Amino acid sequence: MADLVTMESACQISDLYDNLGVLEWRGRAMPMRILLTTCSFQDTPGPHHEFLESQGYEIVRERGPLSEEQMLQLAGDFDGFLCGDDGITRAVIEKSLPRLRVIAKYGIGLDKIDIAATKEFGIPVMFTPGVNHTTVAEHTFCLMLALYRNLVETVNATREGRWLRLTGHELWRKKIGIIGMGRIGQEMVKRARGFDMEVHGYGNFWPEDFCVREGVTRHRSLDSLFETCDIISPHTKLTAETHHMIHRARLAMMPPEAIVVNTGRGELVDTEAVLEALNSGKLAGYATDVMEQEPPDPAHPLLSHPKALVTAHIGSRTFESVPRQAMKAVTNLVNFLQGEGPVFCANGVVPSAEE
Ligand SMILES: NC(=O)C1=CN([C@@H]2O[C@H](COP(=O)(O)OP(=O)(O)OC[C@H]3O[C@@H](n4cnc5c(N)ncnc54)[C@H](O)[C@@H]3O)[C@@H](O)[C@H]2O)C=CC1
Ligand SMILES: O=C(O)C(=O)COP(=O)(O)O
Repeated sequence: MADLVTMESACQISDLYDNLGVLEWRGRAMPMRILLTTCSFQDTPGPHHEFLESQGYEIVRERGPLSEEQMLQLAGDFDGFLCGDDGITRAVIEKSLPRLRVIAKYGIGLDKIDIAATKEFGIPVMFTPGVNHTTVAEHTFCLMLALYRNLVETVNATREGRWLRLTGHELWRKKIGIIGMGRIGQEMVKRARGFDMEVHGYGNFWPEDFCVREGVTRHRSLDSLFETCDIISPHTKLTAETHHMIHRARLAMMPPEAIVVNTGRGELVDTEAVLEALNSGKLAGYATDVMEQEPPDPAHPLLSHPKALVTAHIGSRTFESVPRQAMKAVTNLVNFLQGEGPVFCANGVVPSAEE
C-alpha cells in the first residue's frame, strides 16, 4: 500500500498522522515506515521483536552501523529511525525531512548523531540509559584481567598444545583511575572495590555520597589522575572536549607498567600515541573495545600488536542486556509516535522521563 503513495505527497500530508501508527491518506491506510539498523536488536531473541511487530509499522531492516553515505541513500522515506551508531549527520537529517519525526537510538553514545541539527529541526533523539551500564563494566574488567593475565596468549598456546605458563599481574591494591563518574563509571567503582583496588576518579559530574561511601579519591585534574594510576579507564561521552583526552603527554606521565582499558569510544584515545607508547615500553598494555574507525582496517597495527587486545565493540552485547536496550529503544519510539507514555529523550526536544 505504501508504495502507491509518492514520497512527495506523503511529505505534504505529514501533519495527518494519527496516533495509531497509520497514516490516513485519501482513504488509504499507509503504515508508518521505520528504519531498523541495529544488528544486536535484530539478532538477539527477546520480547522486543513481538512488541515492534505488533505496532503495524512497515519495518525496513538494514545491517548497521550504516555510514553517512548509506544513510543518505535511504533517508527521506521514514517516519522514525530505530538505530545504533549510524552516521546521522546534518545532511542525513535534512534529507529525512519533513517525514522524519523521531530518532530512537539503541544505546547511550550519541556521538554519531548531529545533535545540534536535530535540535534545530525539532527532531527528538531518544536513547536507552540505565540498561547497559553493568554489562559494559563487566566487559571492562574482562579486558583488564585478560591483559594483566596474558589470557589470550596462554589460551592460544594451550590450543596449540603448548603449556605456556606466563607470569602476569594482580588487580589487588592497584590504582585504577576512572574518568567519568556516570552510570558505567559508578559500576566500575563497585567492581574495583570488589577487587580491593585503590579507586581514583575524575569527572565533571561527581556523585559525592556514592564516592564517599565507596572511598573514591577525587582528582581535580586529568594530569594528576594519570600521574597516580596504574590503570586508566575512560567512561565519558565523546565530545570535542574529550576527543583524544588520552594523548602522548598524559601517557608519558603514567607510572611504569601502566595500562589503559577503553570501553568508551575509540576517539577518546590518540591511537597513534598509544602505539608509540606500547612500542617504546612506556605503556605495558592497551585493551580496547572501541576504535577510532569502526570497523578498523584489518591491517591496523593495533589489531595484531602483542601488547594490545581489541574486541569488536561488544561491551554492551549480552543476552541479558540487548533485550533490555531493545525494549527501551522500541518503547521510546512507540510512546513518542503514539503520543503517550514516558520517553527517554537525550536532546531536550521533548521532556525526558526520570531515570
Ligand atoms: N563499548 C560499548 O559498547 C559502550 C560504550 N559506551 C560509552 O560509554 C560512555 C559512558 O556511558 P554512561 O556511563 O552510560 O554515560 P553517562 O552519561 O551516565 O556518564 C558519562 C559521564 O561522563 C562525564 N563527562 C562528560 N564529559 C566529561 C568531561 N569532559 N570530563 C569529565 N567527565 C565528563 C559526565 O559527567 C557523565 O558523568 C557513552 O557515552 C558511550 O560512549 C556506552 C555503552 C556501551
Ligand atoms: O550504547 C552505546 O553507546 C554503545 O556503544 C553500544 O553500542 P551498540 O549499540 O551495541 O553498537
